[in-house]
Amino acid sequence: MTLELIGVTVAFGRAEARTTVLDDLDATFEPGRMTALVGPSGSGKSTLLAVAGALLRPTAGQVLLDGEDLTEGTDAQRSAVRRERIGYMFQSGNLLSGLPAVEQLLAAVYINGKRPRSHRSRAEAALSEVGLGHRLRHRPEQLSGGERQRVALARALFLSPQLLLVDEPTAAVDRSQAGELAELLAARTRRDQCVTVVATHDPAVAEAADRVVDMARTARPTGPGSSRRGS
Ligand SMILES: Nc1ncnc2c1ncn2[C@@H]1O[C@H](COP(=O)(O)OP(=O)(O)OP(=O)(O)O)[C@@H](O)[C@H]1O
Repeated sequence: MTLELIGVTVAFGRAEARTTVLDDLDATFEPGRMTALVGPSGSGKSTLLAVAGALLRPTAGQVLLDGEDLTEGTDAQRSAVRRERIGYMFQSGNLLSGLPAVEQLLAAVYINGKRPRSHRSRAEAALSEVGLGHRLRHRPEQLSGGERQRVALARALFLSPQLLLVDEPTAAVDRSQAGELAELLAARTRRDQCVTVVATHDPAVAEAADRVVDMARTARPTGPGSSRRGS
């Protein structure tokens, strides 16, 4: 699966309050490659993830998954694409409180309307693969920040998404955990041949990525309170 953004513009607000966050952006993301989106706060990294993940319709432009334009689908079609083809991993891990690690993965299966019984051993194997075989029944509050992030990664990958969108995966972990998590993301991207796009401020993530896109140069935000940046 290839992700292509063509002429993507995202603007918020109207008239003098209008802020253009992404301005006629073109970008292609290939399978098996991890791209790090870097750039200052407010440069549009999370906005790009939201557009790519069919969570936000752009003001203009196309978002193509293998040539199919996501922006044209109905809300129901976009939500089916989100469920079936896209994995998300967010800053805090966004785990469901009180739920054991293995159930966090199975909850994703429930949401897809499948019966979790046959998936339990696969969920346990997925957690073992991220080094959490000894933490299967631990709840989020019993796990370290790095362990929570690894549960979130295993969960995001559990349904074999073609597109993996990750926002600040290392924000809540220490340096050595950040390096390990970044390497794990890169390794799984290669193994599963998914398209991975990671918004990050962390040099360890940028280092592990196959490509780094500087949003300050790419997105050129304009509008109230921001100056035109980049070259
Ligand atoms: N719904 C919205 N309405 C108005 N402005 C918005 C909205 N969502 C985002 N913005 C603005 O768009 C800009 C880009 O935000 P975005 O979250 O994409 O930046 P970012 O690069 O991910 O920042 P950070 O590194 O702080 O997470 C910001 O100036 C933000 O205020």
